[in-house]
Amino acid sequence: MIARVIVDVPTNQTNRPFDYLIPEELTEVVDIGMRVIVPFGPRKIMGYVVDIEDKTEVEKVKPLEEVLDVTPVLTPELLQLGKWLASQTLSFYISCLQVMLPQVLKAKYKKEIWRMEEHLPEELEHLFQGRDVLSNEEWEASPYKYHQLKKWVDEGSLDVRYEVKSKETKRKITVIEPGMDERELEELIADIPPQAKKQKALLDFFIDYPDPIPKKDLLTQVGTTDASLKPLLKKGHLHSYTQEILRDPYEGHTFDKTNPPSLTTHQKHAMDRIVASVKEEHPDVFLLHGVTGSGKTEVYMQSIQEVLNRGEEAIMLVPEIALTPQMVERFKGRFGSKVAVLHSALSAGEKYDEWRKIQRQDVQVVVGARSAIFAPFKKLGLIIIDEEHETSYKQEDRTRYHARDVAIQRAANHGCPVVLGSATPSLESFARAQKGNYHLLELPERMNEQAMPNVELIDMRAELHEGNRSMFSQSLKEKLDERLQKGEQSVLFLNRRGYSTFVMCRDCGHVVECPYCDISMTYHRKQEQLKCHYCSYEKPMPTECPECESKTIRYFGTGTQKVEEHLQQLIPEARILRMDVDTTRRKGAHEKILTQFGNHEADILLGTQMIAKGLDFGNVTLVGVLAADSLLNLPDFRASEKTFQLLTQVSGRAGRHEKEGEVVVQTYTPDHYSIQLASTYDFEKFYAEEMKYRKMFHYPPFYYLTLVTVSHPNTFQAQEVTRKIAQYLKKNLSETADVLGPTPSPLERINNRYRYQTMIKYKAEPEQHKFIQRILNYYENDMKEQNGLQITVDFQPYQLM
Ligand SMILES: Nc1ncnc2c1ncn2[C@@H]1O[C@H](COP(=O)(O)OP(=O)(O)OP(=O)(O)O)[C@@H](O)[C@H]1O
Ligand SMILES: [Zn+2]
Ligand SMILES: [Zn+2]
Repeated sequence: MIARVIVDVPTNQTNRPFDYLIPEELTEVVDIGMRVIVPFGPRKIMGYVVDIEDKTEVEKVKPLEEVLDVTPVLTPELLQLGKWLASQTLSFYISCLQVMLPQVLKAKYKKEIWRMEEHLPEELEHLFQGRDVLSNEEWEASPYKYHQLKKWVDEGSLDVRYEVKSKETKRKITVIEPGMDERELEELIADIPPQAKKQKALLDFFIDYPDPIPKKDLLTQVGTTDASLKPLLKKGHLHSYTQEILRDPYEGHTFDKTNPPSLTTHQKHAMDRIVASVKEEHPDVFLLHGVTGSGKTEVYMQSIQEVLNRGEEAIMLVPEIALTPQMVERFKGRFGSKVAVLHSALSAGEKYDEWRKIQRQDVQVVVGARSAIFAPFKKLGLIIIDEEHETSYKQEDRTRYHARDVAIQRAANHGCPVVLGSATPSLESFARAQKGNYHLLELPERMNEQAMPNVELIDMRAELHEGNRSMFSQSLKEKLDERLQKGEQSVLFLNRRGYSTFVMCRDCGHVVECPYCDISMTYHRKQEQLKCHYCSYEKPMPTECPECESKTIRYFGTGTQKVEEHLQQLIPEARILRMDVDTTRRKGAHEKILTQFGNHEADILLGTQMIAKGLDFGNVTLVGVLAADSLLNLPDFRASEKTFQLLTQVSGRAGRHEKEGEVVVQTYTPDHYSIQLASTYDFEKFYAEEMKYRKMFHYPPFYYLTLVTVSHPNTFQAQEVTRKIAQYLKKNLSETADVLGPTPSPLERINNRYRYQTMIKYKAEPEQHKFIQRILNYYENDMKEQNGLQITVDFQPYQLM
């Protein structure tokens, strides 16, 4: 038999299956989707079996060395999906297979021989010397051969495992069970000599509790040691075996069981539509548009319940930062042990264990961040993507996939619906819903029947003119004081992205924009120049405002730490908690800050986008946005959309329970439509307005984008290669495609590498992938060196830096 293997060598020449002979003794073992070790040139490397065939064209086919898995780690569907992903993203097939698996399975493996029985045959006991695990090296040094190992494995004495760090990936325990039934046990106890009290007690124990019990627990409960257990095991009165236990990251937490509430009319309507598609096994895509607090999560959960009732499985994606303990609690509370949770705060071992629960079909629901879309379920009945507009669903390195696209592809494979949910859908998704490609479902009302909190817009230009040079407006300060007196809490939001990149007049709020691209120009400190990174238009940094001639024009931005200092000076008695990348670096810090705030150990929570999502505290009655403009003026055509989404999300944090909430938004551009319309929660009007600009400037959803970024330690090299690429694309793509560039990337230098880019805007370019593949092939040799050329291609860029 021949195994076709994708080897772990990500290059163009190796981007195809290689044939290996399956040795006689492994024919029963090797299966499609397993990892194997194969000889490759002088090395031995890892690979995935993607096919098994009877014969090969290859003349001198080498045998594969080893099989790493007992059960396949990739299903046939996932292997197929990997192929699709490779063609979509122009990645290597191996990279696409790797991206679907937990880290532990990709890292360097280590072979180990595990003891599976308390008592091994004499010759093995001699080798193990009481230990539980032998390294492969020790085994190899022993006199035993492969077929003997196999015999012991078959008999259940030993197991062969492949581990990264054995301590971390798996835990095992010894379990004891009685070797006979109750009656026989009683007879035996009668025969035991009276001085063997402890042995008697051990046997006694199983009369009351005949179930298997961990050895450790048994010994403590009976109050004895191994010494009295051993003779009983030896005589076969009791049996011992080894059991793998999966770590539960939520061990020790208890989750109160919740019951589904009866749904409102709107919720019921949405759910009925979803469930109908589940039953018809139809891969419909639904866009569930519901304001914050409208009960979307409840619709997800009850729909999932229907899927489980049918014996099928469900994936629910949430953005990493929304995967809060509160969220996990809701799902665990409803579905108990049927849920696995996958997110980046887990250790590699914990992630692997959660993944194993899915693989072993111990769970039917997975709640997780982006990569959970690859959960190895076999009977998917529903995929849900909450907060579907979040850009974190796009992977930004290596295999640049969007979880939404993968979800739709998997749904087609399984014949199941996809639900995209959001209070502020992405323009792409809403446009598709308008065209009827997606089915629109709406939840227009908040559950608590409260109106959305009132939003006050503060014009920071006016504050300046009145002599207030601080970053806190008079009104915001008063409202913060008021909350302090009433014992209520406030949340202050500061966007730190876009720090110091755009240039704005403090007097009139004018921001310097590219005349051709409708995005703000980026300040490059070194040359004192302003550049548009879409089209490379540039001009010198102005010394006075082109609008009002004020000299207060400068680049913009402040960090959270600075803001905290100012705030403390302004309101010395306030207890402030700061939440940003710096204060949440340690594991558990995020949760700790939220718990402190929830316990009212602070009056003000100051933070970055991290605090925009998922917060649900009844005592928060004021939300302040310090600088709405910092997001609005990112050099990104989605800046208005992001601003609208963020302001809506942030506002949704106030007044979620009985107490009424209030929102203050400080801005230098209070008249901007995204700020205006966010303050009245008018998504549809915002959509209509934003679509006009997208159409006018040829952006998605009217046009598609492709971003090709070139980097090189030498700036001329980077520029020159980008120029050639742009030229080649201009020549080969159709007339209707705009090829923009070469242009310096907004982050012009990272790690001493210079970065240039070419942007393609197009309607339909069926041959685009082919041309770009040719470019990549052409430069392949130059890209081999660590320190040489790098070219990355992003077919649906969200990060334009
Ligand atoms: N049918 C219902 N009956 C009673 N309470 C409900 C119902 N549906 C939802 N709720 C409750 O209303 C609150 C808001 O619902 P939920 O969190 O599902 O809304 P959401 O749209 O997901 O919110 P957000 O987008 O702001 O996170 C929750 O406390 C939830 O338990
Ligand atoms: Zn001005
Ligand atoms: Zn431009």
